[in-house]
Amino acid sequence: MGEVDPAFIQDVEHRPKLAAPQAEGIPLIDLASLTGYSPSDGGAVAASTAIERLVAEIGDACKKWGFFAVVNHGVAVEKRERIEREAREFFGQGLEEKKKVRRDERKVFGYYETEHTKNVRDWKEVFDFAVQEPMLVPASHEDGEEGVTEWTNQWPEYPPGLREALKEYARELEKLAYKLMGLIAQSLGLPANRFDEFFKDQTSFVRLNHYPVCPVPHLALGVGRHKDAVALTILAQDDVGGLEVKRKSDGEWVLVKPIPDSFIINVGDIIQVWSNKAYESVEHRVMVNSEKERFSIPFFFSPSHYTMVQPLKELTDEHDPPKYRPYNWGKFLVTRKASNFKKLEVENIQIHHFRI
Ligand SMILES: O=C(O)CCC(=O)C(=O)O
Ligand SMILES: [Fe+2]
Repeated sequence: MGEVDPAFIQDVEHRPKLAAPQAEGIPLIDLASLTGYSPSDGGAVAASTAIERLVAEIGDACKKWGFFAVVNHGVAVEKRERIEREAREFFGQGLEEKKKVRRDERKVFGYYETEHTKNVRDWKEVFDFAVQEPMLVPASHEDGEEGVTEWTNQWPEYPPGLREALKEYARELEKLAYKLMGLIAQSLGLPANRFDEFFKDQTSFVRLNHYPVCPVPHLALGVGRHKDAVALTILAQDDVGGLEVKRKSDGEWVLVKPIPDSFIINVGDIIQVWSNKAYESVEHRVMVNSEKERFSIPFFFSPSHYTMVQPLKELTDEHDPPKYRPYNWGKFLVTRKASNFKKLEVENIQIHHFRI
């Protein structure tokens, strides 16, 4: 392995098995009956039995897996193909070009090639951008400091169509995100629009992931094991495969097989807290491969910075008391971003720090 930087090498117990078991995979859910569904009307359409069935399926998938795939989701395939083409063009440039829009402590969106997950370097490069611009966030992660600041996007000169393609894609994905949150709310016995208020000044962002060919796929990972801190993730992956999910039933890592024109949905930490752990955010990681590069695009649906994330009152009572203390999402986000630029001795901020 001579020239591979040791920063990429996973500890033995976290290395991937390249021939992962072809065991039972995540549920596949058909959203065809969602046409015309709008959570903002409180789920009035949800009277139909087709929607009731869908709600039950989603609830089941959230409980058992924390992950599921969806088809017939209503996002036009051309919009997705367009952004996939633009992403290839962008990452196909030389490092010097890409570094012109490199992310740093002050400009937190843009290109980045040295991300670490749990202090091991990921075999990937990324481009991040905010869905709602400017993104409002706390100016400081310190408690008691009230100031708010704005985070803005950086756009490369090339490819010239990237910006428009990404914005158009984000608008589509946002609609899907609201629908999914509506179904998830209903599956918890809540009105379909229960979560909408939290996303008024959303801090959602989209990431373009590029996993180059890797000479040591048995030692490194594209993304090390982690849970998503956000509310909900909607991921587009190409046909190469590599995403693995830790199956709740037995702790096995199982491959999420690519299905054309599907999205992978996963419950993030915030839904885990809102639902008082009825649904859990599940660990996942990405394998790389020595023959093919891989691209993926997660949309991280995240609430307004001033949201106090806590178990919903409707879902707690004296028999089922809150399992988490409230935490401020903006402060959490800013703390995370700041720690991205340091190699930490201590663990990154996590929701279990707020466990009661
Ligand atoms: O590329 C993938 O399949 C997943 C990426 C991921 O988990 C992340 O960026 O949080
Ligand atoms: Fe993730």
